[in-house]
Amino acid sequence: MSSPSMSDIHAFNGATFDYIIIGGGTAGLAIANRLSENKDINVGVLEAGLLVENDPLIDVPRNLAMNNGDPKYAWMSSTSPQPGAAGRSMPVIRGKILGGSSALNYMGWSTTPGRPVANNAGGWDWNSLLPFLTKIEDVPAPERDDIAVKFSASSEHIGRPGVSSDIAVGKGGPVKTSHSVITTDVVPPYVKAWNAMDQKTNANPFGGLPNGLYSARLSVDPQTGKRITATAAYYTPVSARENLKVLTGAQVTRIIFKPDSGTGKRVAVGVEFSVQGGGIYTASVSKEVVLCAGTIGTPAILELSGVGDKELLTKLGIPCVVNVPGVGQNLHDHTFTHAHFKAVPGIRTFDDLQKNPEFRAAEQERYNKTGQGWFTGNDTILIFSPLNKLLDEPTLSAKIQSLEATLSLKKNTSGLLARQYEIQLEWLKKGNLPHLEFILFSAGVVKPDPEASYFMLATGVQHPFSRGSVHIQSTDPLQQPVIDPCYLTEEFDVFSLLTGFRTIEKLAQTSPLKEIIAEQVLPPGELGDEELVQYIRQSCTSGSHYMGTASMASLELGGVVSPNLKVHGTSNLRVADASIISVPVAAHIQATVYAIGEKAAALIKAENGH
Ligand SMILES: Cc1cc2nc3c(=O)[nH]c(=O)nc-3n(C[C@H](O)[C@H](O)[C@H](O)COP(=O)(O)OP(=O)(O)OC[C@H]3O[C@@H](n4cnc5c(N)ncnc54)[C@H](O)[C@@H]3O)c2cc1C
Repeated sequence: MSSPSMSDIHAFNGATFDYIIIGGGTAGLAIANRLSENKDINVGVLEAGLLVENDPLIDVPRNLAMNNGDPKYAWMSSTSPQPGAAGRSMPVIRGKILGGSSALNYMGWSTTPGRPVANNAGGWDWNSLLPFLTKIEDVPAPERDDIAVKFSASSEHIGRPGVSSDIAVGKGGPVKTSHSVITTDVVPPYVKAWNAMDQKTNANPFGGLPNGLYSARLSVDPQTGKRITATAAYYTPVSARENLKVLTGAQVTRIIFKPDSGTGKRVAVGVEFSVQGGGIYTASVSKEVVLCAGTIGTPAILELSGVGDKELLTKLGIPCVVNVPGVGQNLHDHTFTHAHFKAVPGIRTFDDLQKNPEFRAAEQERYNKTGQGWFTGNDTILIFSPLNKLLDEPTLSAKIQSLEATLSLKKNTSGLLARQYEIQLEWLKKGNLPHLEFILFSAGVVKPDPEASYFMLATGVQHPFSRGSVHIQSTDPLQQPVIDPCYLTEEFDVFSLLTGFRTIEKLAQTSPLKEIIAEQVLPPGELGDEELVQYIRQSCTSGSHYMGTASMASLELGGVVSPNLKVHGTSNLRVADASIISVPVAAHIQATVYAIGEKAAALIKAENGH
């Protein structure tokens, strides 16, 4: 046991906590930290994964993705076969480790664009989240190393009128962030080609509108060069607290409720958990249970506990404790397609770390000694664009009209979905929010020639119309739920990716980027629309930004939690993680999830008077 707060089964089993947090991930650890600031409050955290420390597959930024398919760090889950993605069953990457997905993600740090994370729910608009977004982060010198600004002829503050970059940037928060100072040879021509295609450099991307080109920060400590996980930011610094207990390797199997005769609501009184797949144990709670098991884990625990769609629960033989039909519905994610390029000789990309052993050895030594250099590097140039910047007006209007017709024909559209479609259609028509994101990966994913350097250009739908679900398939809590994101089942999402791909093709023909491209290796050659759609379906990937399965909206509309994060029909069970985000967010979502955690802790403290 590495610190006083690391608990063992004997200390946890049968104990009573003021608060039990299920899931020691991105949001869960932020909440555990804030609630245990008051030493009179006992907080217990149950995490299915283990504490992994001093591990290069987590700490070293350039090792990104190397831990994604390893059960030491990840739940080894996958989707059900996806008809919209050529029938493929696709990996679902999510952390099973203390720190959750913050220990597996690509470290990109971009904040919520200026709109609510839920259907205009009170208290969850951009202005309300901003104090929490800035509370989380530490930004040493926001613009000093901004490579987007450095390589652009000019930059503009495109954010909300009146919001300066200083207001939207935090100082002294637990998550240290930094700009990647390493630039591959692809970055300068890439930035310039986008500028030439009229995507302006946005010098204020954190000011509520990320449109244009900008350099995201990374959740990487600029001094040590190490990734900052939720564990590093929120747990390690307070691990000596006596009133904080963390049990790892403990998978929660059920929340235990009793009826509250006064309100008719259900009261959470404890949780059951299984340790390393072994026996079932229990812990009790006197104040609240906070469910932070992520977009896949949270609905599964709710259903196992009898909170969900009564019909589904009855079929599985689970007594329905509270009928909340929206549990597990409304799953959405950013879906990406990619084009792969071979660079002309002499262009240095991250492939050089693989193909040049001397360079690798020198950089490894530099990183080990100083925490600087190519092992801290990552691609951070992002472009967020509304569709009306990429398409002519008649084409877009005709597509939106046919989308509207399709959506209104849908017979089974629930209240929540109908409301979201209304909101998303409004965004499309107004054309001021980003619909597509473009990302550069300066390393080969497809590398036919081991001596050459490659790069990949990706585009992803930010406000998809496709919606899926996560539901348990049996009463066995250790069996993975059925994860069905229904990728690309709405034709408009396919059209969006097609538009993004055609934009990438234009970019690749634009100077100075075109001068560094030797050839497009995948898909090979020019494809007609039909063939390209086939390619997109066969090769699209998840953005690993799963959201929405415990959406914030009223029960009547099909939501799961209210704006104070309480699960409908319960008096002391809250959800605080990515699952509450009801409408897709056009951003990489870790900062938003941390902010949800911070805001949840503030709400809980305020309501309970501590
Ligand atoms: C590969 C990848 C790349 C990404 N890249 C980026 C990026 O570059 N930038 C960005 O902003 N975002 C990125 N994201 C997204 C972001 O990291 C996640 O959306 C965010 O971390 C989710 O936080 P969470 O608190 O909702 O869930 P998590 O952090 O996943 O936490 C959930 C925790 O609950 C635990 N748990 C689940 N079920 C149980 C149970 N029954 N009992 C006990 N514990 C349980 C899990 O083990 C986990 O630790 C990426 C995600 C992935 C997976």
